[in-house]
Amino acid sequence: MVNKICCIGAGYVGGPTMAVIAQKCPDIKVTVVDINEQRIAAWNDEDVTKIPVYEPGLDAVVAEARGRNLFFSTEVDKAIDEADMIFISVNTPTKTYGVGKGMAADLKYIELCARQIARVATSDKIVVEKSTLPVRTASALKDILDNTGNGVKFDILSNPEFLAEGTAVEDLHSPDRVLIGGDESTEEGAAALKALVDVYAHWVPRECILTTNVWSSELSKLTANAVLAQRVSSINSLSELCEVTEADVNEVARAIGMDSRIGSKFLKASVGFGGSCFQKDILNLVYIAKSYGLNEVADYWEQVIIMNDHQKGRFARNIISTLYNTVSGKKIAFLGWAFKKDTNDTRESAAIYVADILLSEQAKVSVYDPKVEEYQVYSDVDYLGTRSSEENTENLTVFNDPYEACKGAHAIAVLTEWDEFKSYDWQKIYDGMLKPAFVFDGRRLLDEKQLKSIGFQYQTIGR
Ligand SMILES: NC(=O)c1ccc[n+]([C@@H]2O[C@H](COP(=O)([O-])OP(=O)(O)OC[C@H]3O[C@@H](n4cnc5c(N)ncnc54)[C@H](O)[C@@H]3O)[C@@H](O)[C@H]2O)c1
Ligand SMILES: O=c1ccn([C@@H]2O[C@H](COP(=O)(O)OP(=O)(O)O[C@H]3O[C@H](CO)[C@@H](O)[C@H](O)[C@H]3O)[C@@H](O)[C@H]2O)c(=O)[nH]1
Repeated sequence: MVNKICCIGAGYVGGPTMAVIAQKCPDIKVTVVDINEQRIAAWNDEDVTKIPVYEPGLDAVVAEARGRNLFFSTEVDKAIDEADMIFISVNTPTKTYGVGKGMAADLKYIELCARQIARVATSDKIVVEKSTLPVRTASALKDILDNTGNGVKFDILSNPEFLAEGTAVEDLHSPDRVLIGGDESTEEGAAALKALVDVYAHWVPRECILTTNVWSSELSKLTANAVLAQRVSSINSLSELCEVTEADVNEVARAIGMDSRIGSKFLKASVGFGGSCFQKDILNLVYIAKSYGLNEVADYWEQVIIMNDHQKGRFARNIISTLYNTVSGKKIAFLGWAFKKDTNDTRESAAIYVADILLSEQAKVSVYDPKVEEYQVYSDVDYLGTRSSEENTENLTVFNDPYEACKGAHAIAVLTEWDEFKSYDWQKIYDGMLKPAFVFDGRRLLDEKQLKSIGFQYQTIGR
């Protein structure tokens, strides 16, 4: 039986996942550790609305469990040594250097964790891969743990996380399935697997807890993201065809989604998918396929990314061509910067790339997002390295008020599907804009009829 859990990494996955485990398993002490002191301090903020991850309902879960059996700490060694089960939930970004640059997952943070666990552990541990990892990473982990350890035994499990940001608490409370990969052929392996099944069985029905071998589990995570993203790229590719044929992509999506073999989810045409996972995980899948010499497999999945880049680019280029082929000096207001609604996460958000193209055309971009902080917007654009930080600061302005962001603008671009955008006073926004006043709706969010009757020139994706 597991009494103490340690989770290394207090990010978008480690934080919410462990908060829910602690909430549902009051008999287990859960300590989430991170080397980022600021992040841990924010998780410990007395004002629970200041926790570093914005997720609907998460503040209440943290408030319930924190200080009871949920703890956030920077004392990594202590938490590792105390625990019977250690989740590794650190970031695994795309490599930005060396072999596999721009494709492979950077596993340096994972390896550092493994070495730290090996160095510190004085009793047997179950080590759980919670991060998304290339298939066969468990064998590398085992090598490191077994060869540099203090003679203690390590059992490795794969337990990929399927939560989506914006609905993390809901997804964790009622997951479609929990996937656990382990080695049932040995007694210890089977016991480790059972120990983790028992943790989830506190609240997840047993039939939703799926066990497989480690490699299937690792590969299923990359596959799930690849298939989900493929659906978005598929519908986005058709949105372009709809625009030239008078078909409507929403109608097409509805018509095909009612076929129970296809299903209706993940068929919403958009300005392109973002988020920290889809692109990174598909690139990783492509890299793995290539490393086994499976070039056709690699090319097949790479096309999902190529299509997504095309979708972001053509949205930006359409703004430029519609605004009489020049946006130089023109104010373009962005509603939304996060990669989807109900999150403050901006990683790989389509907004960043659209802004970058417009800034290169000397537009003045103004941004309003209900949950994203000003420094984050600047840091996202600076990170691309297209131009100096000074130039970005000069031409990009972040507003706390949507009406101010839109005042004096030539055009508005909707980049995130935040609900509040729908209920704005669009007449007031129109009155404050230059005419003709354009709206480019990258999410098919707004009421076209209403906007057109006010006088807006309205364009959206896939119609
Ligand atoms: N974000 C999601 O929705 C999501 C969903 C499912 C799976 N995943 C996967 O989960 C993993 C984590 O993603 P995330 O979004 O939570 O990342 P994140 O960047 O939000 O959090 C990772 C945290 O790990 C910490 N960290 C890194 N190295 C450390 C070390 N050696 N010791 C202690 N702390 C360390 C970092 O400081 C950071 O706070 C990734 O592999 C990702 O692919 C993410
Ligand atoms: O029909 C759709 C569905 C999604 N998106 C976009 O796709 C991106 C990803 O959305 P979503 O999958 O809902 O959010 P993530 O938090 O990135 O979650 C994905 O990535 C996680 C990290 O691996 C997985 O755990 C989740 O299961 C998987 O859905 C966002 O930009 C969405 O706007 C669309 O454009 N159209």
